[in-house]
Amino acid sequence: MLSSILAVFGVIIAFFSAKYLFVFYNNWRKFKHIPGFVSIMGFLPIRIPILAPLVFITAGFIHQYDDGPDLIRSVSKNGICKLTRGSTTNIVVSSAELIKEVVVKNQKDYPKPSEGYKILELYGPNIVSTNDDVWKNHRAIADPAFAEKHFHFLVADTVGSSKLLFERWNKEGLGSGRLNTNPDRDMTDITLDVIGKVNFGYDLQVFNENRTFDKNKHEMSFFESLSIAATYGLLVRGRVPDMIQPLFKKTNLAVKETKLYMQELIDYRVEHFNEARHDLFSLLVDSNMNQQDQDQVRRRLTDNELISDVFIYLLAGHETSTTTLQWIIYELCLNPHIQQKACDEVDQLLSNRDPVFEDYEKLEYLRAILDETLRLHPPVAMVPKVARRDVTLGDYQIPKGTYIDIAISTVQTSEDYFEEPLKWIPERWIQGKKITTCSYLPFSFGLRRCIGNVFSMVETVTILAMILKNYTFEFPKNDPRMDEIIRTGKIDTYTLVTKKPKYLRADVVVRNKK
Ligand code: HEM
Repeated sequence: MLSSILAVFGVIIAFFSAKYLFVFYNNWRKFKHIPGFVSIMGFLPIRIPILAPLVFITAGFIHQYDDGPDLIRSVSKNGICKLTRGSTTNIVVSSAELIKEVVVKNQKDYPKPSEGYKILELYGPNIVSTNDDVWKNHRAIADPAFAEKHFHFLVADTVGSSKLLFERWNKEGLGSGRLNTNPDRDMTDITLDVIGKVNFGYDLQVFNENRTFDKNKHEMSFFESLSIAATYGLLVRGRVPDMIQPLFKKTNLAVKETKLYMQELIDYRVEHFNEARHDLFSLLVDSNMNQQDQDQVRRRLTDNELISDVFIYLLAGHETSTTTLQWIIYELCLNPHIQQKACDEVDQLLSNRDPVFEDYEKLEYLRAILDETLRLHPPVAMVPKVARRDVTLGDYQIPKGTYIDIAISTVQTSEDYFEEPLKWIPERWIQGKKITTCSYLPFSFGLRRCIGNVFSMVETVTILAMILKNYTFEFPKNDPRMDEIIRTGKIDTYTLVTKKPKYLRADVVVRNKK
């Protein structure tokens, strides 16, 4: 009896193994003319140390490895290589010329692979997850909300949130000396505070531990519900089978509550249409109300679509800016002479006043620090596309349906476009220096470029100016983990959404201005 069960089991395993090998063989055969990596296993979520780089994992991961760009360059020919794993092959594009072809010149042939973005549809299809006419409608309604004329308010809110951070530091004992801080916590909180005010026109009370809310209407604060919805909410709704989802009671409640809060904001805006408000959500509702339904494609967005878009602005805008600020702090600690130059620029321009929007253009050195950080530590290391039809890329024929990785971190650290590409040198961005189109694209390029590009740069430069006006950052003394980082000049990283420093601590030191 046992032997029959084992035999049946053996036949089943043999059948599926043969099927898998057949699928793998077909996949390999289609792309065998392209140089790159081949791995029979395509499903392991981790990297195997000794076998790497022979055994590759899911394609996205290679772009996040510290040595990923070098590995890609080592096998690429004229800016192209492949990652064949199991049943799929990704084509990795890493030369500025070919990237331009995909994201600008022939962008219609390379839409986003929508199924990969399903996880971001917690509240339904949105500006990030859709393609073609549906996306165009979302974008047309969003564009006016991101117009530069609204950024005065962004700067004012960012100044306010910076002051709340300084209050926290003082409460924690900064006084007129120094304080050991965790930039991950602080930068996450300040950008969340900003996005709450700028996105929703709502004070999320990030820096207030006793958050209040209307208990007649809600079961948790907006801050709590958003924090859960934007993390566990996405995972549970996007990855857990429908049948099991009801078990995640608190997560489900948070998803529901977040939507309720957002619906209230829409209702309020529609009722008070004439009230001057400048948060993204209100601007989006205004832009939507001004949109005339012309046909099936150009029409007003539904409340659900608006909610889904604004939730995406929160996700896309918050995590990326937080990560960028952490890398800036790390680089400033490593390069005190650059930090000093940045402080000098801030002192000269601002003296004792707070920054306003017009200062953004004038803070050239701070912008150079930001540009250089986005080059060496791009929060989005790779942008995925898919070939809509059979295409020719460089010297190669690529079949319809193939995934194309735009290797941002690789092109941005290539000697073909940047001198000493692995060094952090803000000076390379100072006026007059030119870069090749698509050799630098932290916000992507073409029609699908980031809509929050200027928004995030204005926000980051303002936070930086506010901090450096008052404080500098230094590596802490007597922290063995940081000592090792200072000694080697290398910091471990980890990636959940963006690639962040794994363990970063910095002392905030009150500036002693003469
Ligand atoms: C340092 C900060 C940021 C970086 C590096 C960044 C990077 C990017 C990149 C690379 C894309 C293209 C993604 C793709 O095609 O899959 C993108 C798209 C997008 N980003 Fe950002 N982003 C940042 C900040 C922001 C902010 C502050 C917002 C909103 C407040 C935002 C909203 C969006 C949206 C809505 C899209 C989709 C645009 C479309 O497809 O039409 N991002 N971003």
